[in-house]
Amino acid sequence: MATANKNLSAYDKTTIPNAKDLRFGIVVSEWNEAITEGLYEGAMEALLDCGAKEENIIRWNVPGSFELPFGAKKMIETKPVDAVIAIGSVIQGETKHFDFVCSATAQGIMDLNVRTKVPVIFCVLTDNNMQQAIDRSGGKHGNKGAEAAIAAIKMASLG
Ligand SMILES: Nc1c(NC[C@H](O)[C@H](O)[C@H](O)CO)[nH]c(=O)[nH]c1=O
Ligand SMILES: CC(=O)[C@@H](O)COP(=O)(O)O
Repeated sequence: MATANKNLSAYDKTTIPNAKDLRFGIVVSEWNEAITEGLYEGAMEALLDCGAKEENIIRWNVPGSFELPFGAKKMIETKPVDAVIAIGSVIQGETKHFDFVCSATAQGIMDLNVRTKVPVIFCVLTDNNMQQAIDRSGGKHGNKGAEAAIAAIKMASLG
């Protein structure tokens, strides 16, 4: 199902564990800052709405999405977090650089999920243009940050 057919901010709280005892890390890419800040706000709003405490949420910034895997790894190694949300916005430019950044970031985050005991949520928009990014970070398709927050709560509560 394409995002166009699903609002990214929609969730049913009755199906989500209470996050009051969970600790979250959020690593935020500084590239396309207007978009990543919107994703961060969406994630925070959903985490708090589902019971998370602000004092249990740690935020770090990294330069770009390519650095998200390292930032998430370092956070897992040094901070007592139950889940990490990796936030980025990659927008197609004139060259193939977009392809390399997207695939490396996705693979790096997947590797962390396989190799560590802490779930890392892929909250990285990979858009053809700025309007698509706007639409998915609080615009007409909702906010992928909210979607990522719900995924983080569910994954941290597994088992
Ligand atoms: N063009 C975008 C980038 N590029 C930067 C890389 O992520 C990386 O920081 C750099 O190559 C140094 O290692 N990053 C994004 O997050 N979004 C983009 O659109
Ligand atoms: C995703 C990118 O790295 C891209 O925005 C950079 O732009 P360009 O491909 O025009 O160098």
